[in-house]
This record gives sequence, C-alpha cells and structure tokens, in this order.
Amino acid sequence: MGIEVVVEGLTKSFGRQNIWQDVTLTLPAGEVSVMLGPSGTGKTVFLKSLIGLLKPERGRVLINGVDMVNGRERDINETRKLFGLMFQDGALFGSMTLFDNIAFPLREHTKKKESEIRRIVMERMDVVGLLGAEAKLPGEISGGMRKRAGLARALVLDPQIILCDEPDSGLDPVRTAYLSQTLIDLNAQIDATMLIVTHNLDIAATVPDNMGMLYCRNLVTFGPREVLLTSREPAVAQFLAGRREGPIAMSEEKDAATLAAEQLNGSAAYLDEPRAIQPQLEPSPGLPERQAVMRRRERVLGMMSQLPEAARTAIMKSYAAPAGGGVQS
Ligand SMILES: Nc1ncnc2c1ncn2[C@@H]1O[C@H](COP(=O)(O)OP(=O)(O)OP(=O)(O)O)[C@@H](O)[C@H]1O
Repeated sequence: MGIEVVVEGLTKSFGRQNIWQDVTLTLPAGEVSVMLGPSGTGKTVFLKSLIGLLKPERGRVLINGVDMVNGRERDINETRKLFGLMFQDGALFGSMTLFDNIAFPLREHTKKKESEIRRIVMERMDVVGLLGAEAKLPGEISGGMRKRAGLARALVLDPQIILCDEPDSGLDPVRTAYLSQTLIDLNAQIDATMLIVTHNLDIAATVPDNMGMLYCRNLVTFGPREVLLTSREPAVAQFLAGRREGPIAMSEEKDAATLAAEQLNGSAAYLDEPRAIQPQLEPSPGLPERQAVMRRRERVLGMMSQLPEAARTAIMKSYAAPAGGGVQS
C-alpha cells in the first residue's frame, strides 16, 4: 500500500520571491490527489519539495518519519527510492528504445538479471498499454505514447508514492481521457499514493479522491474532491469554470475596480450557479477494485462534521448513488 505524505507549514521562496507559504496538507495513503492552480503558482516547486530536490525555508514533509526538508541526506536519499516521478515531457532518452528507456532505472539502481528486468519492463508496459512498442524510439511515437512510456518508467522500481507533473500537457481530449483511465487503473493495481499536478479540468473532475488548489501564494483548499468541486471561493469557481471573469487575471490577480465592474455587468454571475459533479472514474473491467475507495470512505465520513454543507451533501449523494451516477452540488 502507498505511504501517507504529511506536509506541515511549508514555505518556499526564491530570493525575495515568495512562491507559497504555510502549506499544510496530508496525501492519504494509497489515494489519488490532484493539485490545481494557475500557471506559475508553484505546483512544480511543490512536487520538487516533496522529494527533497528543493528545500523550503520553513516547514516539514514527513514520509515514514523522515523529514524531506531538514532530515539527514542519507535518509532523504533512501526515502526518495519510494517515489516514482512522471515529468511533463516524459523525459525519455531519444536514442534509446522504449524498452531500454523503461529498463533504465532498473539497470541503474538494482542488480537484477536481464531476464528479471525484461519481466518487469514488459509487465509495466502492459499496465500502460504499450506492449508491442518495445523497439520503438521516442521520436517514432505519439506524445500520448511518450507520456505512457514515462509513466511505465516511473513504475519499474515499485514506487509507493507517484508524482505526475502535468501528465496531460500536449495531449488531445481523447488521449487525456485514456490517460485519466490509465491513472485510475494504475491506482487499482498498485495502490500507490498519487499526486497529479494538472490544469486539466477533465482529469480534475474525474480522477482524484482529493483535490487542492494553489493560488496567490497560498493553498486555497485541500481535501475530499467534493470540497473543491462545490467551493464558492471565487478563484476556485473561476478556475473550474475556465472563465476570464473572476479574481484570476492573466498574470495573477485582478484589481478591485475590474472585479467590481464584472459584478455590476453580471458577467461574474456564473460564480453563484450550482455546478454538476461528475462521477469519479472506476477501474476498467477485469481489474480489482481500488483499495483506496473503502479507506477513503471511512476517512471522509469521519470528517464530515468539519466539511462545508455543500460538500457534505455532495458526498452523501455520491455514496448513495449507484456506480456511474452523477450528482449536483
Ligand atoms: N530553481 C528556481 N529558481 C528560481 N525561481 C524558480 C525556480 N524554480 C521555479 N521558480 C519560480 O517559481 C515560480 C513557480 O514555478 P512552477 O514551475 O512551480 O509553477 P507551476 O505552478 O508549476 O506553473 P505551470 O502550471 O505553468 O507549470 C515561477 O515564478 C518560477 O519562475
């Protein structure tokens, strides 16, 4: 099973530029979480801080008792082995076949025999639907296949925590839908803790158990998906609606006068409209149930009294609805 990641009071700046402050959240073990946020709000910086590649100046990231910010370098390096990382561009070596790319971490970091490496690589290529493409070079395949190859490579060392940075970038809507299903199927098969950074509203709406959003140097919210999806926080509502009207501007925040004008001319009225919540994806037929589902249900029902009313209503509806039925906020 995946491992819980506890983030406490994390603050990161580069020189005088504060990226975010006092970020506190827990990625529940084995669940899928999504971090949203406008461009430049520090989502990638957050991922890098989780694995100890960037050092926030305040706060802790606790994984199995190791603090990835201030812990001993030896412990941090050991703990890093629990992670699988999928980068935006797949980060494949152009001159190596897909097989060799995916085998690379095994050949670098383990002493496994070639026969064992072959077994693992073929298994992971099967998980991401790439069997048959072993001999292809990255330049000979589509962007979607490259993403899946990057995901397969992230899986070979049996990670317990998987971080995906914009796995959908450059993909068309159909490929993105397939990728969403792949992420859920993967979670059903390996029960790893997953954090996906994305701008993609379809992934956000259908994949995660939990969602958060970074905006204006703060974590606006993080919790069960229904909290963010029913949120009346203007920045969240604007982001989910993909609209120009609202507090988020081309480069960060709008001024008060522009916001007031939008209120007056009614163009921001959508912020108050109810939003439909799409059902979460289920694993493909033939795959096991996601073990996270039952754990998450218990966890969420245990925290109901702390959640906003709209989120509580949406959660109760989703647990009452037969599989595949949508709910309205
Ligand atoms: N190593 C670094 N040194 C200095 N500034 C950095 C460094 N890495 C990131 N930044 C700055 O931190 C800010 C956040 O960057 P980051 O890439 O995390 O944003 P993001 O939310 O992932 O954006 P996008 O959605 O566009 O990928 C940016 O202003 C970026 O220039």
